[in-house]
Amino acid sequence: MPEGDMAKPLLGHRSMEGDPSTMPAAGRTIGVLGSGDFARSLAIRLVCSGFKVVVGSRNPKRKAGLFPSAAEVTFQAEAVKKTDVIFVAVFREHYSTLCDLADVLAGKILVDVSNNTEVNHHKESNAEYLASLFPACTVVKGFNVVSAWTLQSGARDGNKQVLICSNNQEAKRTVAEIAQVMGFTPVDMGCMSSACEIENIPLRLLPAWKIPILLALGLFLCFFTYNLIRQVIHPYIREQKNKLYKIPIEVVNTTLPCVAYVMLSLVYLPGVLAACSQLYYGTKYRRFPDWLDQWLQHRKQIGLLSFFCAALHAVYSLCLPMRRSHRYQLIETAVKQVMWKKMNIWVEEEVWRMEIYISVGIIALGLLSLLAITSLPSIANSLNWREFSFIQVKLTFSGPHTDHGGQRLTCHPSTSLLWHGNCKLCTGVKGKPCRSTPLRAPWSHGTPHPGGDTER
Ligand SMILES: NC(=O)C1=CN([C@@H]2O[C@H](COP(=O)(O)OP(=O)(O)OC[C@H]3O[C@@H](n4cnc5c(N)ncnc54)[C@H](OP(=O)(O)O)[C@@H]3O)[C@@H](O)[C@H]2O)C=CC1
Ligand SMILES: [Fe+3]
Repeated sequence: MPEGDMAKPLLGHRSMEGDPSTMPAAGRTIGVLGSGDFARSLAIRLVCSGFKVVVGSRNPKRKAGLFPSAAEVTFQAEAVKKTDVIFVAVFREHYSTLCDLADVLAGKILVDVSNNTEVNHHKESNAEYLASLFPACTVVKGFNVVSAWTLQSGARDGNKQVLICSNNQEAKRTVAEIAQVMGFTPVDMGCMSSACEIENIPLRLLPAWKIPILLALGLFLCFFTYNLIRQVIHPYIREQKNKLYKIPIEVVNTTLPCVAYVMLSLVYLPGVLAACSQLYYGTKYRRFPDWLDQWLQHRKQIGLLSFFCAALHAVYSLCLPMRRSHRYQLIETAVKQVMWKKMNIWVEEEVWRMEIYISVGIIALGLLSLLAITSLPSIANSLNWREFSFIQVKLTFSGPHTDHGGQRLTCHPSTSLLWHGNCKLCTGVKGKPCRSTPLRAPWSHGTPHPGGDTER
């Protein structure tokens, strides 16, 4: 999406805390076509927000009992006549059945709330399809990213953002005002061509995490196989010893830190590569190759997965003495000691090695936790840039800090984890975005820009 079309709050900085009744949208009559789950939740929310609601159903008598008494439930044509803004809470497949209403709908605003079952299911978006069926109406896409549940329980739970797009600015503003009175944050997604993108959002599953998770699983599999061969298969082949019992805990436990180390190094490596590339080309104004850019943008997820593996390793390690096999081994050692008539098996060097080994492990996990916690947007936002850089860079790794200006630069590529929300290191100004790639809306590729203000 061109930068000009970038998502932006629709109603500027107007406070949402104010009395809804003082807002121009409140008090007006809103129509809802359909009487399903979404229509019901929408009607409840609209009534609670001070709107008059008229529901259009094919069978109003049967459906009236499902709606709050303040909402009027009537036939579709009747409902449409009473209002200028109509939410079409009907599936795309049934849009054509509304064509009989074309005359009464003419000149009105239709809000398309529909979703699809697959990404890019149809050639044109549902909203564009609705607009083609009703050329005399103004269609606005919106509210599809909030579930019926979120609507009913209010904007306190779930996502507060409502993404809106339309070719008509005035209609978009009207719907945005309604969303705001309902307690949501309307976000302008530009013109109708963005509808397809908005419709795909609810269907995406952790897009920013896909590559890091696959990477972690791949590494886990490799190290697990290696450790399995070393700890189970090799002793069996060499000494015919059955060590299968080691698989669920010991093999997994030795695998986890290997994955954590490699993942952690993969957080730092792209920064070093980016710095090398800048040195090699002698300019900071050259765009990084796509693979490196993608890698840089996934550092936060890779870092958090590394922390997850390290935390699991700590838990597994704490549970090692709980195992029955461990108790048997202890008793076996004690018996052997008695049989050998050995009073003291204390080996000073071994003792020290283990004490230091565990202590360093605990400190490493502590530092990693600190990095992970400060990378969370809510915590990162509470730190000033100096505190943030102290924790994220000085405590871990100090690399060259690249300068930047324009869109071609990666912010401080080599300064480590930078699992940051807003790029404080670059500008020193909290919340001011720096850009490594043209700033895209968070949903455009699923990965918030590492230094952008689009982080969610
Ligand atoms: N449920 C959710 O959480 C969300 C739903 N949506 C969207 O909202 C829309 C409605 O979803 P939802 O309420 O869950 O669906 P439901 O199946 O619960 O309701 C659909 C409604 O469409 C009406 N309708 C109108 N014409 C027809 C027809 N020809 N055949 C069948 N039904 C018709 C029916 O009302 P009547 O019989 O009174 O005419 C029916 O109650 C969909 O487009 C969906 O993608 C979007 C976000 C979340
Ligand atoms: Fe360890």
